[in-house]
Amino acid sequence: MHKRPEKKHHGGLWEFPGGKVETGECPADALVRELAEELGVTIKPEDCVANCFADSTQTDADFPIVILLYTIAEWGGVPAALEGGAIDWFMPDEIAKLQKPPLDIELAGQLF
Ligand SMILES: Nc1nc2c([nH]c(=O)n2[C@@H]2O[C@H](COP(=O)(O)OP(=O)(O)OP(=O)(O)O)[C@@H](O)[C@H]2O)c(=O)[nH]1
Repeated sequence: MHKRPEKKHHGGLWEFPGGKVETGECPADALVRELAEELGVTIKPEDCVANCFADSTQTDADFPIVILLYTIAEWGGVPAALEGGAIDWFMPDEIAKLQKPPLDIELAGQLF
């Protein structure tokens, strides 16, 4: 999980690592790019397996947003918090107790 930098929107909350899809990208390519930028890990798009999604009609998000959650079993490199904040590994019961933004609460509930 990635702890968002304190001064950002949702600062200090723990989210599933990732980021926004850019124009012309498919979601798995965006995830590969974001995890390289944010965590410094190398991933193949075909190793990103779609798991579940959450959208802002289920929560009180500030603007319309949909988050697609992928599971990834194989990667290269050691994850590090390259863009600030922190990262750490947690067991499912620990993720349930972390302070998270609304859509990540929704995703964690579906994932485990
Ligand atoms: N993970 C997550 N992000 C949310 C939720 N609701 C919501 O408005 N957001 C916002 O959606 C945006 C996600 O973009 P991002 O993952 O690329 O985060 P970021 O702040 O690094 O983006 P940036 O490139 O604008 O600096 C953030 O501004 C985040 O606060 C939510 O429930 N979960």
